[in-house]
Amino acid sequence: MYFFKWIHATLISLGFLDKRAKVLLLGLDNSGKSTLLHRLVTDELGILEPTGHPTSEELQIDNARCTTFDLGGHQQTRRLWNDYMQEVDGIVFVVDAADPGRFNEARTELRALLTVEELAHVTFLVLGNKIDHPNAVSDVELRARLGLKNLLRDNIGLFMCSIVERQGYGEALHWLAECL
Ligand SMILES: Nc1nc2c(ncn2[C@@H]2O[C@H](COP(=O)(O)OP(=O)(O)OP(=O)(O)O)[C@@H](O)[C@H]2O)c(=O)[nH]1
Ligand SMILES: [Mg+2]
Repeated sequence: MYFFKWIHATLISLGFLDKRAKVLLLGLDNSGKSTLLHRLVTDELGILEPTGHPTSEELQIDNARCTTFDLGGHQQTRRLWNDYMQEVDGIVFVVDAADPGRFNEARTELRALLTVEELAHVTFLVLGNKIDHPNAVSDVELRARLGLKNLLRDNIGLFMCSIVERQGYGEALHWLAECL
């Protein structure tokens, strides 16, 4: 059994087989989670309603076949996040970088996720979205405001992006796929 697992892992690492991964899209309401998923699936910029019920899509990111769950970010829907914490491989935590008034709330939610036992070894991709917006802060400021500067954890990466302008998230997702 161990031998077959080893062969399987070797074939994945050589790029002959796809990895399978479960990825959660989390973050406050209005941060851009559904816009990102819609962009990745259809390449279009949809006009989307706030997400009330979780949705799921299959995404191929490099050699990772990801089952991706878009969980709504509204306060009432956030409690559903707990139902999805089992066997997660990656978290994409989207932050509206142009809404400093909500950085504390985002920081609290991110901190809470970082203390979830099941997620201790899970890669976190934090996306500072909406850099096309004039109010968007820099990556240095966002890192500080989210309390990521002194975090003793190496499986967390912050990337800035604009889903509307198709900037930044491609590189970020390559990084995530590499880590999965
Ligand atoms: N300026 C700008 N607006 C964006 C960007 N990405 C998303 N938005 C806008 O942000 C708003 C919220 O986007 P959604 O994708 O619905 O946000 P969400 O995180 O899914 O929100 P919930 O479903 O409520 O949790 C929409 O009006 C989007 O058009 C971006 O890169 N730049
Ligand atoms: Mg949504």
